[in-house]
Amino acid sequence: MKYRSTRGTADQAINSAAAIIQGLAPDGGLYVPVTFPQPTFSLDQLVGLSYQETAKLVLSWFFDDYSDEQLQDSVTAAYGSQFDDAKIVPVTAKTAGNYYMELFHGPTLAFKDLALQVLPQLMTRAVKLQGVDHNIVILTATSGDTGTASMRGFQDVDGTQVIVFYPHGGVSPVQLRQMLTQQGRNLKVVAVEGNFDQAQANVKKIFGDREFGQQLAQAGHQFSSANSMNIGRLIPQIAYYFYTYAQMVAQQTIQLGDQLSFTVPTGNFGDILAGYYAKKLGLPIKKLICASNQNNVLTDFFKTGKYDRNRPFFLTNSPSMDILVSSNLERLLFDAADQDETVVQDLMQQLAQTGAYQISDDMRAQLSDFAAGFASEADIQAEIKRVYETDGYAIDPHTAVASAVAHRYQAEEDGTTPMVVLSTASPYKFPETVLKAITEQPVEPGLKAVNQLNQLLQDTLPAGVRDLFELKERAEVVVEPDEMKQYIQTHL
Ligand SMILES: N[C@@H](CCOP(=O)(O)O)C(=O)O
Repeated sequence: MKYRSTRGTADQAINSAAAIIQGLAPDGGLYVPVTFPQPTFSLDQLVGLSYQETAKLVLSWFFDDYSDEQLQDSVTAAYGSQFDDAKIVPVTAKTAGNYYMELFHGPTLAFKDLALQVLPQLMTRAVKLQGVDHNIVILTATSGDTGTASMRGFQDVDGTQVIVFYPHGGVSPVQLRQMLTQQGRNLKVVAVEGNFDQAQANVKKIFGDREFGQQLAQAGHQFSSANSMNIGRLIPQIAYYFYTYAQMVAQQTIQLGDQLSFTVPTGNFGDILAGYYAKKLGLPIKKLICASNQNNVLTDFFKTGKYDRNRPFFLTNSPSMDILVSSNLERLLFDAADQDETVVQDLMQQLAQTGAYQISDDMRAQLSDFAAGFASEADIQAEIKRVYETDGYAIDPHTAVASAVAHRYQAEEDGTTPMVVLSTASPYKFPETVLKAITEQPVEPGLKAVNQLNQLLQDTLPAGVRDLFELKERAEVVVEPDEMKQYIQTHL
C-alpha cells in the first residue's frame, strides 16, 4: 500500500515502511493512504478475537509490506504482560450513563501505550525492510503523555534515539516524574519555555529544515516521529475501536450491526481520527464526538467551519489536551477536500500566516460524522464527582472532559445510541485533580496525592506509579523554543 502526503501528489507516494521511518512528509504534510483500504470482513469475525489478533488484522489492512510473521511478532511483543489487564483494553459499563473504554492499562497509564508499544516494533522492522543504515532520531513533542510513552516504548531500542520536548510547567507532577525517571541509554527529555504548540511547531520546522537534515545524514542520523503525525503511530489506534465494538457484542450490550457513538477527549486529533478511520473501514459508528477542554478551538471549528487559534492558550488540569493547533485535523481536511492537496496546502498556509482559516460549505458537509463540545474546569470537577458518587469509579480529568460532553450530548442530541467514552488516562496520573474534585479539600501534590487516592479507592496501585517516587530523577533541562534545534545539534 502506498502513502502520499496531504500536501503532495499521489505520484510521489512511498510504501508504509518508508512512511513510518520518515514520520512527517518532506513538504510538511502528513502521510495518508493513496487508496483507503476497503477490507472484506464480517463483524461477527471480530467477536472473540484477542486484542493482539484484532491489532494484527487492522495493521495488515494498512501495512502490507510487512509479512504476516513480522506483524504477528510485533503485536505479540507489544501487547503482553506490560499491560495490567489481560484484555489490554477492557470496556466497563457505568450507571452514570456511559461505557468507558479503558485505555490506561499499559506501562505509562495512558492510551499512548497502545500505539507506542507497537511503533518501535514496526520502526525497527521498517528500517530493515528499507535497508536504512542511519540512526533514527525520534523527535517528540508532548503535552504530557506521548513523551513518557515514547521513551518507554523505545527504551534501549538499538539504532534509535528519542528526544522529547515538553512545555515547562505544563504537565502534571506524575507525568513529569515519569519522564524524568524513565531509564534508557537512548533517551533525552527537554523542557521548553513555552506551550505544546510552540514545541510541536518547532519540531515540524526542524523536520522541514533540509540543510539540517543533510548535516545529520552525513553524521549518520535521520529524523522520525513518535507523535500521531506518524502513520505508524496512528493506525494501531484504530484497533481499539474494533475491539471495543466486538467486546460489547460479546457482552450482549449491542447486537451485531448496531451503531455505537464514541466521545473522544481530543488534543492533537489523532485518537478521534483513528475512530473516523475505523468508520471508513466499515465499523458501525454513528457519531464521533470531539470533546475539548477550555482550549476549545475544535468545538468552534466543528460548529462554524472556522479554525482560529488566535485566542488565549489556557493551562488546564487536563494538560494533555492543552493544544490549539491539532496536527491530525489536516488528515480530515484532506478527506473533506476530496483529496485535493492544493486545498490542504492553502488552508495550512493560512494557518501558518494568520492562525486561522475557514473551510467551504462543501467541506463542512463532509464532516457530518462528527459532533463537538467542550467542558470547563468546573464541568470537569463536577463530572469526576458525579461519576464517583454514582459508581464509585474514578476517572481522570481528560476522561472527565469526554464524559461530561457525552452526558450533555446524550441529554440534548441522542439518548438512545450507546455511547462509549474513551478513557484515555488512569486517575493516578492526575491524583491531585481527581481527589480535589471528589473530596473538595486541598490536596498535597505528588506521592501524597497518589497514596491518598489509593486509600480512597482501595484498589491495586498500578505498577506505573508504585515506585515512581523512589526512582532517581534526572535534572530538568530547560531551553527556549528557538534553542530546540541547537539542543539537538549539540546532543547528537
Ligand atoms: N496529547 C499529547 C500531545 C501529542 O499528541 P500525539 O497524539 O500527536 O502524540 C501528549 O500527551 O503528549
